[in-house]
Amino acid sequence: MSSVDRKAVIATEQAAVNRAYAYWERSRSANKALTKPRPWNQDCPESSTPFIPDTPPELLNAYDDLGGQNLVVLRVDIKETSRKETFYIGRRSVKNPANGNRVVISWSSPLAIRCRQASASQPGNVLLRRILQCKERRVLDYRDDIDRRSVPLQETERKQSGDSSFSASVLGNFLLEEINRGRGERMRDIVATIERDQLRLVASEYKGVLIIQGGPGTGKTAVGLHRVAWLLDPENKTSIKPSEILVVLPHRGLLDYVSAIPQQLGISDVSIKALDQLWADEAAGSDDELARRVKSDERMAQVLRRALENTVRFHAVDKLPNSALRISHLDRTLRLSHQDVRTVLHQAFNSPGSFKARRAKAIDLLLDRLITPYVTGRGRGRSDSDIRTSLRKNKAFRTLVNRLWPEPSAPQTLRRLYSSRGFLTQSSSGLLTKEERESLFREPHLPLTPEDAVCLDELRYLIDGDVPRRYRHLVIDEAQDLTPMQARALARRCPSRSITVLGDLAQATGPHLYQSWDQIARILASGEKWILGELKTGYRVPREVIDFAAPLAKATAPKVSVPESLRPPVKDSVTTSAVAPWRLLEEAAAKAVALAGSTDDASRSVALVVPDDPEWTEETEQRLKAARSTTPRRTEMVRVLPVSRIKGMEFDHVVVVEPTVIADGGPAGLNQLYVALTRCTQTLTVVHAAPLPRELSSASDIPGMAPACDRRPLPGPPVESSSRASDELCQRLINEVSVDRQDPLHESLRTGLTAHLAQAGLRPEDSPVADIFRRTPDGLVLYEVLGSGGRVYLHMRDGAVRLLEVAETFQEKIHRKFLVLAGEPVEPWAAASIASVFGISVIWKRGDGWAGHDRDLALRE
Ligand SMILES: Nc1ncnc2c1ncn2[C@@H]1O[C@H](COP(=O)(O)OP(=O)(O)OP(=O)(O)O)[C@@H](O)[C@H]1O
Repeated sequence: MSSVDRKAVIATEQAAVNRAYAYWERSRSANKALTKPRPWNQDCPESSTPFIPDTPPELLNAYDDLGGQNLVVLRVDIKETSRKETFYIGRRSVKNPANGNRVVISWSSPLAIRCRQASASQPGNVLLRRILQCKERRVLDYRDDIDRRSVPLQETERKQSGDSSFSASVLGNFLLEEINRGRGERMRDIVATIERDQLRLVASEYKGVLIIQGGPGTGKTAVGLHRVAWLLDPENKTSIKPSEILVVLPHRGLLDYVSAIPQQLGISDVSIKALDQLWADEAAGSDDELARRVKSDERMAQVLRRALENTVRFHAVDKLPNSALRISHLDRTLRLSHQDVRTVLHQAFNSPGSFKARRAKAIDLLLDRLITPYVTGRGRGRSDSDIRTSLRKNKAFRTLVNRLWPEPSAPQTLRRLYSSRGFLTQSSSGLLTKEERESLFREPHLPLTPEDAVCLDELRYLIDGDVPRRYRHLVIDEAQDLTPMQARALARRCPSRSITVLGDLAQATGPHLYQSWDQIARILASGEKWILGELKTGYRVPREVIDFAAPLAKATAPKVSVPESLRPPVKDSVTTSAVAPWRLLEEAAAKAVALAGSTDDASRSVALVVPDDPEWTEETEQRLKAARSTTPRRTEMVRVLPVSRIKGMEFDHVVVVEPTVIADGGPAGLNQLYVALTRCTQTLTVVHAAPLPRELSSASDIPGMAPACDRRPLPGPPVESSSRASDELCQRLINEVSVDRQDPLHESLRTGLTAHLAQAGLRPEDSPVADIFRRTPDGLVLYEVLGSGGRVYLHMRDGAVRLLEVAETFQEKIHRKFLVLAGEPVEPWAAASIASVFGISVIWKRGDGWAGHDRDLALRE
């Protein structure tokens, strides 16, 4: 087609888009006039009937704004019997107010979905499908991916057979442009470029639990949010209202990131919450790893049930007086025997219903037996119920009931369970191991933890069938991190079991790591059937980055496939950079700042991802501040984030600091690292001082990846040495010491400790190889000071090796050796390991003084 023809087509489409906007704007102002001044339940005069009369009121404000997105995305011509019809597909449904004809149909309506599911090889009744590339209301370009207007059908089919990839043939460059756009602060909807496999899941009519497994960047979050819009589209006749849907995201940062999408999709009044917000109010404490795992395990539900039921005191019946209860009531003496009480307790206890309902049943049955003398010879009637009412209030009766069947609250039950070893054993024998049981034991006054809050949710349900709020549909994102107890709590909120579950087993970082979806799906579906869908195309992460990270996924979740990236290869999209420990953060900050400054696009984003400890974040922030002062341009777009807060997020450039520390951070360390490495849309930079984890060590084989540099390429002057160590080793140590002494943190520690020792009269000295040493009658005491990053085990291990080498350079007896840190070791076990493996004690700065097991030996004669 000539460029003149093309221009003519664009002009025609522009006119259609202008018309659509004009009608849409009239709808908006009419709806505004209708909704704003008057509440909806008032009668509306004829003249202000909305242009879209069948739109439910809660959706009307959705017409307000498109959040910067374009209204129209596609034109479709279809052939209905002999009639040809042209319509447009867009983000909202728009009608011509004059005749009620539809001008734009919503992308989520059944007709739009059908047209988009058509392919060139199976076009159905689609004659023309024209993708419009628009910038808001301006048509920039178009592409016809189905065009049978002049070609006989059979020929079209032959020409285009085998075309099953929507992306390759349909969206082509439009999609690539879209996924290449900078990732700013907010995620955008994907209405214009949604792909067929995604759309199939968005518009799935399956009513039960639908699990959607997909690797990083395959569009799971996007699919979940678009599914909400589909469920709410009145044309899909689900009859679900926005207030009946709950979307659960893994953390609050992601809430913020997706916050623009509901507006773009025209959704309002849907609850979107971070998982922890569901139980936030009650949790102030924290658990150790084992307690966390036990409390969130499915077995805990049984432990809680037993704990609650163990409060019913069957054994107390035997301790009651001869006649279990004797009451003088009006002119009679009413009695309950032991056998009466026992039978009633068992009958009520074994009946269905909540704990409270069963207790109420026990009371009713006791009353039945108690009033038998009144009933005999007389029909039951009003007076019968009067007697029951007065007996209920009888003090002796109430005391008996409370003694046998107390009514504890959920927190009382939980605290009692945790604070009594006997009760714990009684409630968990055969369910938990001794060690697991012991991990639950604690003082009753300690604050409740996040896992306890979920246990309370379970207990409240057991006690009185209470559920905070029920929904008709749930969308759960990053569901691989749900604990079994959380899954139970969520299932209770959705009695219809209509749940969209999105996740990736390879990205699991919760306390329970699942090899398949079976357990979570079984709990959410409560025994009903569930189905699994898969997304395999990656829209975020460049191919080289996925290849680099893939061994981590293969190691932890071998059955799960990693995405096929849609992005063409980008040169140098992965760089690893090995640096000396004391240069680690400075180097990482400098790289992040350089990446931020390398683009003029203000919507680009850079993340500096650090291991999950506040000190890493603080120290990195400081380095970033220093780097910013020298390169202020655009560096405000760099964010420092601990690795636990990046789930579901994405950035254009990502710098990951010290992957080995992330990988060593507990049983889910490798998965956590996989998440960190798969956040970028453009480049990934890995900066490390410790060797890379084994799974990534073949990284340098990846074509296009910048090579790693030597760990310590430090030049230095030759020295004379009379030690047992080789000259080369001495030289190396001297070089390292001189580099260490350029680190301000190192120096402030070294001078601080020297001053302390001097004040204590211990005569500290330094040498070209040792940071500090002093002589004692028993031999030399050596101190190796570790500066920035030194609190992490891997760096401590390096420091310990160096200290052994330093000791080797002295020709004197060594009495003791100490590592000196700026603060407590990050890993709680690190000091003990260094002591047992290397025979080196660890001390660290705490406030104005020093701490550590052998602190006194380090600081006195
Ligand atoms: N069809 C599409 N067209 C354009 N962009 C898309 C498409 N599908 C997904 N994307 C984009 O790809 C990025 C990743 O999507 P999303 O965050 O939903 O993936 P995810 O599977 O949830 O990833 P993760 O598992 O890493 O959290 C988003 O920016 C999203 O807008």
